[in-house]
Amino acid sequence: MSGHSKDQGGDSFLSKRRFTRRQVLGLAGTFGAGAFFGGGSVLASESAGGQTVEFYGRHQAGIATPQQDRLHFAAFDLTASSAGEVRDLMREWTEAAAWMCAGESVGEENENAFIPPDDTGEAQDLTPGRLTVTFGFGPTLFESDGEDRFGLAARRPSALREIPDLPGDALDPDRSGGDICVQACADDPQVAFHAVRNLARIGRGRAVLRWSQLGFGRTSSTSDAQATPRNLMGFKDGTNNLRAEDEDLMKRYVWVEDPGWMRGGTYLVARRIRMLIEVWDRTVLGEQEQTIGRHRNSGAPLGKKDEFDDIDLEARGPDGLPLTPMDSHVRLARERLEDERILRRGYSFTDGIDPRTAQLDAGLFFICFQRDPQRQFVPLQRRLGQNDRLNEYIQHTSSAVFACPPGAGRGGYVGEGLFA
Ligand SMILES: C=CC1=C(C)c2cc3[nH]c(cc4nc(cc5[nH]c(cc1n2)c(C)c5CCC(=O)O)C(CCC(=O)O)=C4C)c(C)c3C=C
Ligand SMILES: [Fe+2]
Repeated sequence: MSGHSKDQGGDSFLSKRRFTRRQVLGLAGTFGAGAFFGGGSVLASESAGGQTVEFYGRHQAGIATPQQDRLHFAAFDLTASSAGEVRDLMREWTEAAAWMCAGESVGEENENAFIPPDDTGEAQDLTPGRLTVTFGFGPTLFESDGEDRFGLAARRPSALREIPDLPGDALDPDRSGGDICVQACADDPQVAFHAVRNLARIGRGRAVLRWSQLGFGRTSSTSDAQATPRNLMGFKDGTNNLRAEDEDLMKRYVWVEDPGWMRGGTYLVARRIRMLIEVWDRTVLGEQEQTIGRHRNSGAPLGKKDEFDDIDLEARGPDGLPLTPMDSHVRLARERLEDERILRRGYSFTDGIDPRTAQLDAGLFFICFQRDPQRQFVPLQRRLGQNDRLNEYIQHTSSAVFACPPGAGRGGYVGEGLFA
């Protein structure tokens, strides 16, 4: 990453910077022509070198973008005292995020030995790593403990409601909720970390970190071009996910179409799901496959050969029992598929060991996007929480929901419709 010096003339968006990480590394790519507002698919907005994803556009990047390998997710609480301060913060965050996604440093290049540098520096010399930064607003931005903190309560979209208590929840409140979320995804963990760190620095005095989660190893495919990855249980995860290329399904299930400031946006639900890995590892393969409802090696439906073979939920084995057990994860997850489809975009995580048991504290940081969590995620997870055989091996330990506004156009900022 490179910066620009304070003594450089010119205030224009590009003239300030001398060079970029893309150029330093010989990866200079052109931004896709369709990247700007209204133009083409998100896939088309990747740079020719494949190292940058356009920040500006009709939708925020990091949702339909082919999923990167690493995640740094952060939830902030606001300490700002007025809507104006929050609006200014979103302006500054937007500009900084756009620069970082383009492989640029944040702020002015600093050659003054007596003040701290603007950019924290750890992404210097790294490629942009397809960084995307996605912002979301939590229900508490609009109302917290019955208080309309910023005069925004009347502007809360009806789909943005706290996720209710769900069966089997073992949530840690210190790792749940938040006024604003930042989802930073990149192929390099240090690039994703750098993004969150610099936004936190810019937000000082107005926003404090409430909780954060690192993730590695994507657990979904969000594009036809991507192979299906495996989660920490060893199973292919994301086979029947929504794909960005399927614009009709994305319209139907992901992007908000109603008029208002959320048009072109979506809703993010995050759940930290701990896997009881030691128990799973002692479970025989047949039981693991009956639990998920697919074969482990191929990812195929039970009784089938290929990962993408159709699932026949009516099929029965020689014993007369359903081939895909009634309490298997996949059967329950697709019971009301027509109404409840979601775009899954999760990551594996490990946070060391649980000191009480010396067992691995690892699992799936589940992230999904949808038009309405109350109609999609909530009924789906309620059913899974009640009946899923997988519940013997997992525990939901944190929960959060955020309204992700549409993308910003150049010169604008994320969430400007809310503050207009
Ligand atoms: C509320 C939604 C879901 C949660 C939470 C969830 C957790 C979870 N899932 C796996 C592993 C797999 N899930 C698979 C499919 C699948 N899962 C959900 C939803 C939730 N999963 C859906 C909607 C689907 C698709 C169902 C379908 O249409 O067939 C699969 C199979 C492969 C695939 O299609 O992705 C696996 C494997 C784990 C381990 C987990 C919690 C830790
Ligand atoms: Fe699942």
